[in-house]
Amino acid sequence: MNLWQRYQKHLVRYTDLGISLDVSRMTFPDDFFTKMKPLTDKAFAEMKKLEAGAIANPDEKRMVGHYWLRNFGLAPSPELRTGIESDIAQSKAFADEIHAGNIVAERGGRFTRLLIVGIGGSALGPQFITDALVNSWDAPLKTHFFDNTDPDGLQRVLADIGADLNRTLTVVISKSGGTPETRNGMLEAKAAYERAGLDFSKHAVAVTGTAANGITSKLEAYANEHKWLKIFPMTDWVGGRTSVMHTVGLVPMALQGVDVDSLLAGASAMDEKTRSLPVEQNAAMLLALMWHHAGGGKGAKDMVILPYKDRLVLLSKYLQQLVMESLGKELDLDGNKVNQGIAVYGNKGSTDQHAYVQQLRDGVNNFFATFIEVRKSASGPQLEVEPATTCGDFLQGFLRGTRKALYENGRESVTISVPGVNAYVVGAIVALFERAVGYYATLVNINAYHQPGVEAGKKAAGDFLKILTNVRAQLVKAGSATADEVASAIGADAEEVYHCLVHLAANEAHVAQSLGKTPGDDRFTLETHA
Ligand SMILES: O=P(O)(O)OC[C@H]1O[C@H](O)[C@H](O)[C@@H](O)[C@@H]1O
Repeated sequence: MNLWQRYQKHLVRYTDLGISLDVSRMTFPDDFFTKMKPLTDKAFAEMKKLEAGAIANPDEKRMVGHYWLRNFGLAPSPELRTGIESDIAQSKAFADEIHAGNIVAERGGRFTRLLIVGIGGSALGPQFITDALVNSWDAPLKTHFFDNTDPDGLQRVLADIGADLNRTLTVVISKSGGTPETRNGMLEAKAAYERAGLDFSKHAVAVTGTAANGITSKLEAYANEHKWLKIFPMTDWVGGRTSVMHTVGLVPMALQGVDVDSLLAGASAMDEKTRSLPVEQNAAMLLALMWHHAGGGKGAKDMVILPYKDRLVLLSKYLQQLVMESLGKELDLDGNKVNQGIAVYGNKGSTDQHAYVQQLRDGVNNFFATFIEVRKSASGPQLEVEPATTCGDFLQGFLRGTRKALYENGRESVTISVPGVNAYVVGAIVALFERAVGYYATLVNINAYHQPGVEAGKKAAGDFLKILTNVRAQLVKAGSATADEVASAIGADAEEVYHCLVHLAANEAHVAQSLGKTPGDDRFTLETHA
């Protein structure tokens, strides 16, 4: 079979959605689908149970309901259906009130800016949507993000907002309501409002797990106590990385004037296709199978996401969390140590052709590419940069050229084609990858819906902060010391103590570090010590 025939054989075309998936440049054998049939049957069956409300996240004993968010009729109880409907209606109604100037900033005047505080699943979705769908020049609110506890990063954002802080609505998003970075961002925002003589509560909205939904959230308690403008609920059956169509994404989208209904419709339409169509016509199952084929079901190859469209540059970051937090697991569902996962990275074409595509073409063959092709180059007339050739023609040429050049050198790729970048298409793309992740998890027998590994880093960070407090106290007591001296005085690991001392010297004006031959010889002195 020549490539043209292979292309036509393996192309999935959803003509009503305008979206297609081409897996012809993946070199899977002819009997691959037959061999995988027991597993794909199982994946369909597990997905059916999940969508019907089974406890699909076994160790956290939770249902997994993100598919219901765009088709609430599927939710397994009338209460859940009403809740989803009400979240959508309330997000839109609140945005309408803000846009109409019925809810105004403390000193009067319509809100003109939006500061979103969140991290991980509580930031990546809104960030991706904002970059893909919102044009700052015509959005009702200009959007900013606090997505870290980096004080320099926070200051840059605050400087950008500047004197407009008095017209800025801050939305703090955290499902657990206890994520330190988000708490810190909230406190920094609050302090900034106070420095400007403003009452933070009159500019603040929370999106968080609620007691009514069985989640104990410090953020909910705080927002209630301080009478914030509004609290939008999150449920326990939507995971952070699949929450972009929950209140996490709905509230920012509605505030930014994104067509929420269209985005949900796009996701629902993709769900319909990928829920019921047989393997050969099922884009989500095909993607999962291609991931399995590429990495031998062990994640041996990385997924390189290459959207040829600036607006989709954050897709790889968004998918990085969706795929890696879902699939990167130590144990399988039977408790065997499997260390699963697929590494995801990417940026955008054709920009990357001037950066890492050199390695993709010629270097270590440890990846497969996922091209995202946007058929309509731009709205409006385009300049001819060469006779009868536009920038858009160049972009398309680079995409097709790279796909070909990679294939000719034995590097596999899939290509997802969409008509343009709009809310409907973005909803469909998110839904496609969400279901592919769900199917793949069954193919490799893991729980895609928990994230036990994230806790280890959080705990170690907490330990560091405790040691830092002890180190500071010991230095005050001693006046001058080496890492070993402080470590033996407080009973801590010398290297950890050393990093604490270096941090203090870099950040606290009265702590000086004098360099010795080795870090162990460095001496730290409290300059104000008598
Ligand atoms: O929404 P939050 O509870 O603040 O959680 C924010 C993020 O942090 C955690 O560490 C999880 O690994 C993510 O899945 C989650 O999206």
